[in-house]
Amino acid sequence: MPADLLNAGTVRLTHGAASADILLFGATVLSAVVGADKRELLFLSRASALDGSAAVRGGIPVVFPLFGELADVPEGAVGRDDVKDAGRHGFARTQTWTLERSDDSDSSASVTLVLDTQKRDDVLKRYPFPCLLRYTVTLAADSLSCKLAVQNTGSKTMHFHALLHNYLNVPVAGAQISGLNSSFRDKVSGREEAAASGSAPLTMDGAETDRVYADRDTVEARSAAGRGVKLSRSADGFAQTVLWNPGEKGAGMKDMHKEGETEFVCVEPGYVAELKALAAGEEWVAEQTLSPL
Ligand SMILES: O=P(O)(O)OC[C@H]1O[C@@H](O)[C@H](O)[C@@H](O)[C@@H]1O
Repeated sequence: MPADLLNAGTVRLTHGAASADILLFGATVLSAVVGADKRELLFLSRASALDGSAAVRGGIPVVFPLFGELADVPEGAVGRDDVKDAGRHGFARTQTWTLERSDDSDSSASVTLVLDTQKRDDVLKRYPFPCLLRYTVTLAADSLSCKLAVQNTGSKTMHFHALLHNYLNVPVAGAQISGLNSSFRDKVSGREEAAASGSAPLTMDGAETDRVYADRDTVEARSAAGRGVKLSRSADGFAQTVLWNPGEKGAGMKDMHKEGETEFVCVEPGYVAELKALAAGEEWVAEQTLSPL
């Protein structure tokens, strides 16, 4: 079977030797093992709750309709009021999604999960804009793709951020990140930083890093040992890239196993520089593909 319901809460996709686990809670991809050498692309904290009591620390949480905190959105920004009660990183990562369908072909296996907020009174109280989120995860021999579609099923324009919070299985010390060459907003210092000259890879040093880049093309993250993960995009929706690692703050995170923060780099495609406006009846689509390097 290409898609098995392992228990009430987790779907396992398999395609040849490749496999991926997706938790219905948050539609969180927990694991993606691909390639001839069966490489795990994702980091998952061993201290993370997986029982629906909290967002998962690792894998690929889905961030929607607010990235970060309301305080990160400038006063007066268009659509700010729409997301005022959405909560940190929004509700999508803490709602249980519904399994809609699974598909199998010669080249891949996929599963589609949906979250229909019209059916969630608790969500509508926090974000009074009925919408249908459809998330398709496709596993191929050498890649994992995640496609997020947001359909405005209400009668007024809605505003949102959306982001896939990839915890890449790339040890942070000495990791080289290429493809992030634009200006960026540094959330640690609160400053806007100019683009670096040239296109040399950025080297991570393990210090806290939290940056929103304007880059929207392919990004590669390689460990000091040279292996890593490539992130590419095939639909237009994701217009920025976030680079995050908590550095020493990781030690204070209850859901992080000891020194877990040294084992990953988050490279997150998103639409987060402003709130996306989506008119009634319209759909917005974004897609990423992760593959081993
Ligand atoms: O701890 P959370 O809510 O999962 O957020 C983790 C991080 O997620 C990143 O995407 C943000 O840029 C950071 O600011 C944030 O700290």
